Amino acid sequence: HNHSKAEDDQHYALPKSATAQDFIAIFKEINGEHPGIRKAHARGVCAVGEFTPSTAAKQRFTSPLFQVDNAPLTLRFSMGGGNPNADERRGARGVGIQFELPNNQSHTIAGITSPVFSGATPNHFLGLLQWNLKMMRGEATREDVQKFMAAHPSMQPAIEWNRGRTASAEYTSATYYGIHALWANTQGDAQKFRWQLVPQAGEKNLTKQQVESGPQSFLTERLIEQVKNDGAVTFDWHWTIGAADDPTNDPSAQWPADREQVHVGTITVTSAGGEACTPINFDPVRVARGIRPSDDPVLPIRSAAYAISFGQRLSNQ
Ligand code: HEM
Repeated sequence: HNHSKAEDDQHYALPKSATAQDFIAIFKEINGEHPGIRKAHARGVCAVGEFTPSTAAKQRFTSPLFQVDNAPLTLRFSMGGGNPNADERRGARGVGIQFELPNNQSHTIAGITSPVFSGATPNHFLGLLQWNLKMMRGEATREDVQKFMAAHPSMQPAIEWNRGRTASAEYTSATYYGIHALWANTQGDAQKFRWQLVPQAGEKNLTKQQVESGPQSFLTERLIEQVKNDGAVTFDWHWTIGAADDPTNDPSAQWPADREQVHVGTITVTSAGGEACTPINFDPVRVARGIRPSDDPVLPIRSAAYAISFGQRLSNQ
């Protein structure tokens, strides 16, 4: 029967709170128990590489991240979601990178192949996961999930961005986005920025036919083959500098397209496979000196959830 708008608003309301524990619990309910494996981005591959900062970044930002000629990198490319056997023909891809800096410092980033998060707050994402779980259990329909998203405007940009877009053909043919705003120190005032990692060889997405009838697993094989054949794969790292009025607390909305871009360096993947990334927690709040997180409400929840997942997988839970 037809519900009134008020009844619908109530029915599709956001959860009132969202803790890191809530996320770990619901990832396990959706994906099942996989001891020793990441509770999100379960499927992936380690890689190693090198960062070369640009002169522009060295001159503009004071962080030790840029005051080196080169920095060794440990990376992990991954599939979004907590399914270790995820079908690679669909879905977001992710990358985690740890930069090794002098004096035992490091810098960590983790981004995905979408410029926007599916909602302004952790509560939006938890609500989405809750409706998906209900649908999996036969307690809700796909229409309920869509109505939940429609009831929350900040979930629209991510839906829009994904519309008609197929997943990337390779881990190295996608642009990755840090999504959140962070702050970087300069000689003057700190500046807000959001980053993108752009493949030098260009973006390449799967054809509709590959999505329908191609292999389900190809990303890891392809990456290993690529670095073996080509020797290396390089990305350009760009930072978009926010203007005074651009919000730092909303990961669901991009800043206007005309904002200044700084090419801060290149990130080169030199080998793939192995276990170098296994002992790393790609927590995006663990940043080098001279850089600091913003007031984005998703960042602290991420940090806490990654710590729980990290502790559990290292102790085979
Ligand atoms: C409330 C929001 C989020 C929660 C609760 C969450 C939770 C998690 C958890 C539990 C892990 C596994 C960590 C580990 O075991 O080491 C993970 C991995 C990851 N997440 Fe998130 N995440 C959130 C948002 C995001 C966003 C916004 C991005 C992209 C900007 C992102 C990108 C990644 C990537 C790339 C990985 C894989 C890191 C690796 O390879 O070890 N996540 N996430």
